Amino acid sequence: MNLKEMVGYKAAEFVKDGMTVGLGTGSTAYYMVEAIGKRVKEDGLQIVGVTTSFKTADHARALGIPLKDIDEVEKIDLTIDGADEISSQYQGIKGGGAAHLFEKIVANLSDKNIWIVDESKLVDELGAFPLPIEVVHFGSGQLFKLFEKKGYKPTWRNDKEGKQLVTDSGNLIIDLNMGLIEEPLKLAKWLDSLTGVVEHGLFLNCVNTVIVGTSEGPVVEEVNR
Ligand SMILES: O=C(CO)[C@H](O)[C@H](O)COP(=O)(O)O
Repeated sequence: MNLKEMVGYKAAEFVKDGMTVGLGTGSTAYYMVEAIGKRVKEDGLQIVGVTTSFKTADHARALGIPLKDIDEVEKIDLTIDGADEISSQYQGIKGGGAAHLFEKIVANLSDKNIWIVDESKLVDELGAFPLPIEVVHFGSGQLFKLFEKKGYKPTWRNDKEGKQLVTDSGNLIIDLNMGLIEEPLKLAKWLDSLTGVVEHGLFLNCVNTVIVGTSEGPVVEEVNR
């Protein structure tokens, strides 16, 4: 069992009958969806899933996990998702899979958020991983120039075929290669203020539990908030 599979299956144990569960996106979340699908099929687990991308929705549907649209639920009990970086202060960067807009909407509606990562994702401070910024098409070149002027070394995100990536919402992604992010809250506030930025990948004061995959097994870390 690889580390992603290990934490995906461990996280699925936190899901209980009757829950509305946010289903994250990415290669680690994939295993969590698979594990929940098995529990639905083999143990009759009764849950409703709310997905964070078209890809996860396709996967969950194929496994027979009952799904609801986000606007059909009152709240989400628990969301399980991956992350690209988690700092020692439990702040995160997400969006490596270009799904951070839906992921943040689902996370914000959730009573509890669990992140599942292998230990390579743990860092002292955020910034080695490029920070994804989802932007609308119109004027996105102007935002790109602004980020350049700021010294944030922006790059356009491409898909696997080398074409400009278009998100599930029809937007574009600019990745900021800015290095160490000393003040994530300040940066998030500035990014939130930019017209044309739909959402950024800084997930601050969001996670409640981190499950880390290590060679010794999964380590569950509870975050005091
Ligand atoms: O934020 C995400 C998608 O937008 C993912 O959760 C994040 O990129 C981690 O993915 P992986 O588990 O494949 O490393």
